[in-house]
Amino acid sequence: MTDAAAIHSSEPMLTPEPMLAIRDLHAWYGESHVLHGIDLEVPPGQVVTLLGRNGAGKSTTLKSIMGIVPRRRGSICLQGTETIGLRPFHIARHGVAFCPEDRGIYATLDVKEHLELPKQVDDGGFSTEQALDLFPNLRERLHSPGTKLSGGEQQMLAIARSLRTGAPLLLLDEPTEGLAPSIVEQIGDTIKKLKSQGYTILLVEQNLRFAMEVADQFYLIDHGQVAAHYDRDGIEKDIDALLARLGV
Ligand SMILES: Nc1ncnc2c1ncn2[C@@H]1O[C@H](COP(=O)(O)OP(=O)(O)OP(=O)(O)O)[C@@H](O)[C@H]1O
Repeated sequence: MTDAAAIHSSEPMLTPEPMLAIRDLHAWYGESHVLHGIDLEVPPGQVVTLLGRNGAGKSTTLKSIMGIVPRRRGSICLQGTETIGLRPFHIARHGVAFCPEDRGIYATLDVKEHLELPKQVDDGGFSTEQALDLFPNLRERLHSPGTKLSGGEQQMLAIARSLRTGAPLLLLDEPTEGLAPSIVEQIGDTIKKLKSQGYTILLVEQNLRFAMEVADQFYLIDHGQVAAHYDRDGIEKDIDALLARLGV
């Protein structure tokens, strides 16, 4: 296993106050111990990606940040505030929004209603109009029930809904899963646009090519631990070893 503390780059990295800092995070589902001491940091304004095989613990890491895993231990600081003991609603108020892997879109609500649902947790949340400007496809489907949307439209709606909250940190769980290449490209362009607007994004992604397009840093998760940590140069240099570890 690689030294997780050593980033694989010759360039020294800037270390601003992290937007998110996770230390020694453990998580359990019942008796099943699935995270075994995750350590990671997400600097403000960066896109950071969690890579790893199925079942490695990537989604559980995002769910632990949101407080929706049954039992967890360790430290999760959001903008300097410890949140490990807080309930999900209070965690969200510390400026984090979550787009789950299943996208969390409801059959009984249309696009407009989904966009009107979120509570603002911070100043600067997108208005419904701004969200529709970002995703013009959704404007055409404004009165369509959520489950009548395509997979790509559902993903756009999940991201648009999270932007309504004003949270500066977005957690995106496999946003490209099952989507056509042209939609994947649109999602990638959106992530780059949000980054240019100052958003911080923690992304779980199986699509390594997509991750390398959008991310600044990469954590390889294996058996509930950080097995390696790369910046953009580091991942290029180590790509063959990484592909072998991902089993692709
Ligand atoms: N609700 C749950 N109850 C029990 N075990 C779970 C639950 N969710 C996940 N697990 C288990 O926890 C481990 C980590 O799962 P997790 O979903 O975090 O993996 P992942 O890296 O996101 O992979 P995937 O891409 O398959 O979702 C796996 O062994 C998985 O089977």
